[in-house]
Amino acid sequence: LGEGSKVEKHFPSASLLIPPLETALANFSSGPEGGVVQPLRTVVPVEKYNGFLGVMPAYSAVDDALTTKLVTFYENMKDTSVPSHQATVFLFDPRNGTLKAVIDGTVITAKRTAAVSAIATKFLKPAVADVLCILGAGVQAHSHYEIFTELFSFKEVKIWNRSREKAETFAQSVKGPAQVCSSAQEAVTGADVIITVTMATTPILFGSWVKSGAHINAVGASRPDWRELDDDVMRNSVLYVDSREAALTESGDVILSGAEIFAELGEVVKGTKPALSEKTTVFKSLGMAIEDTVAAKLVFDSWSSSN
Ligand SMILES: NC(=O)C1=CN([C@@H]2O[C@H](COP(=O)(O)OP(=O)(O)OC[C@H]3O[C@@H](n4cnc5c(N)ncnc54)[C@H](OP(=O)(O)O)[C@@H]3O)[C@@H](O)[C@H]2O)C=CC1
Repeated sequence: LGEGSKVEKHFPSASLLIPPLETALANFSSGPEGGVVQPLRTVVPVEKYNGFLGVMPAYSAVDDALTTKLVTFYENMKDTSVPSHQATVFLFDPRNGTLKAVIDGTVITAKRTAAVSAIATKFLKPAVADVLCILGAGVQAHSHYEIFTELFSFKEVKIWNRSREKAETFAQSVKGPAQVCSSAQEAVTGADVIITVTMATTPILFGSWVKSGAHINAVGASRPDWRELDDDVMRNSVLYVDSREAALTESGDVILSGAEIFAELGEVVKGTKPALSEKTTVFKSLGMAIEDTVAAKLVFDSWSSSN
């Protein structure tokens, strides 16, 4: 399963992926009795080339699945054919430690991240959510567009990207609605759900633009000194995260704004913390190894049953 096209072929539909992902999020937020073992990822900066190598291991007792993902992300890939994020997932037999599969992790990373944002949105979006805004037009923008237009009924989708040309290519490539905006402010104005999926290191989303009661999925800015959201958004929204520990270690938006974390998404899924969907909400996603474990196992099971 070393090729993205094979993973694409065996990747589960949203209806097959979301229930086990929700279970994994809930189990992660249940502490040791949840049966999820997931240490904080190790990140090795490669300063000379503006790159990073991340190592993301996890075990899920419920899924009986053991994986580690190796992921690299490089900032300056804009004018090359090399994707900014490249990943491989290693799936082990948890009974004896034998390596069972090496799986392309790029498709898994793109799709599982979007699926988790969709879960957050299901709980946290306002009752009426007609307008979706996506800031960014890369790999994650595509995977988010795909699942969000499949699962929700947005009447309008507004896209902004740093380079307008790429936003236009994006709008032409998708099957549903997509309106390219000239500025991030124009795209955000009036949006009920906002997704930030950029490699920005300074804020691109400002609180003064955001409609009261909107829900924001903040997916980029995965380093402690990187930002996508300004202090105004962070401090005046109810803040949900995938992992408190990761958010307080890795997220510049959380650390530098000093915003208080209200809950982990898994606590909302379990019902131990409320989804305050009538308020303006932010889901700060950093991505968790357990999400890769769940997705990789489903891909492997589908591939095994067809071979
Ligand atoms: N939370 C999670 O689980 C995960 C998060 N991510 C994060 O999501 C983000 C997007 O990843 P991905 O789609 O794979 O990356 P891509 O390289 O495919 O796309 C990057 C996007 O960011 C834009 N961009 C780059 N630099 C800036 C900047 N300084 N200001 C504004 N926009 C900028 C690019 O615009 P342009 O076209 O002009 O270059 C492009 O739209 C990254 O931050 C990544 O780390 C990724 C995987 C998992």
